[in-house]
Amino acid sequence: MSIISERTQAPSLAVESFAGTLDVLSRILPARLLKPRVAIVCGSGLSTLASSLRDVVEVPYSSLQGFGKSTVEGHRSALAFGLTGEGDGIPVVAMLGRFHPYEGHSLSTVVYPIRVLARLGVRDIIITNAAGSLNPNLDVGTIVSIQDHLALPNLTGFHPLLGPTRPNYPRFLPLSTAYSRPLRRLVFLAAHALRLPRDALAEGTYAWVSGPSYETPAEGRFLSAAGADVVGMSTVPEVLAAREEGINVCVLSLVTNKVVIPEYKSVREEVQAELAGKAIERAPEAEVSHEEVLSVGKQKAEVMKSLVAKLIELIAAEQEK
Ligand SMILES: O=P(O)(O)O[C@@H]1C[C@H](O)[C@@H](CO)O1
Ligand code: HPA
Repeated sequence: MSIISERTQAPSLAVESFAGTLDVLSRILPARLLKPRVAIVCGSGLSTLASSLRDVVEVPYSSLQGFGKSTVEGHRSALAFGLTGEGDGIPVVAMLGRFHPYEGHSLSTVVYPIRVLARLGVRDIIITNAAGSLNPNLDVGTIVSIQDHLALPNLTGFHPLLGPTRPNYPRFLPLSTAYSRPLRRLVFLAAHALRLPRDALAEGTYAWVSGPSYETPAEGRFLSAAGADVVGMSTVPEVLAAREEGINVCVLSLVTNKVVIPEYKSVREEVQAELAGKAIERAPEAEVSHEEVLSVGKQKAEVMKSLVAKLIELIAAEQEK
């Protein structure tokens, strides 16, 4: 299906059967969980972010009209509703897995859960992802608070907000303040409260690529030269839908690998040296894998979890002001 036909079909309008989804949730959930104040989207290998919630009710995506199925390892197909924090607790909802366009999901399916969260009353969302580092200063294991994005698919016509003008939605969504500065401030305050080392948390720009291949070295150089610090295959469509719905957005990327950007060593010179009987210094070759991505997610699960839990506490305190 061409990009044009997908967008003009406007499947977003076809799947927006919110009433059915909300009806199922209102029948399953106790009243104290039905109005989550904060939402979390769990990235690859990060579904344990929801394990700090208590009184959890999990709702499988298969029971929710309009939801797809997460088919990528490290993603679960369920919403988890629960409480965090002291006392009565703060109601939170977590997407334990997300949908990526490369799985074959339409962009409208990818963002549908975000629109449902908005209708449940979510005002602030913490979107997480696993990402590759394009910036030599960002090592594996660093958490990056995203301040901006670079989305080549959006700039070239693959955009989740394409479609007919709808009442009560902005036709032209501004994105200069898409990544909430107040929430980004709270991220650093949360890290401070947890006494995380200074280099555990950085700020940067996320490049969205469609995947599912990882970047070639030339693509890595290109994205880096264009100003991106990390690269991944998700998040941006969710950010756009959340902003369109009026939700404040915070994005945390976990650096799971370095994007391989080797210095090219001439094979011709290598062969010439070999033929001349000279010692050869071979350039090391490296490849990234999803297993590596998941393994770093596992190693960093605890720190991500405590950062997100503290951030939710701070967000809830701000909401009460
Ligand atoms: O869902 P996220 O963005 O966390 O997952 C990343 C991007 C690809 O889906 C996958 C590649 O390893 O991890
Ligand atoms: N590139 C794109 N997406 C990713 C990467 C990467 O290197 N690592 C995790 N998700």
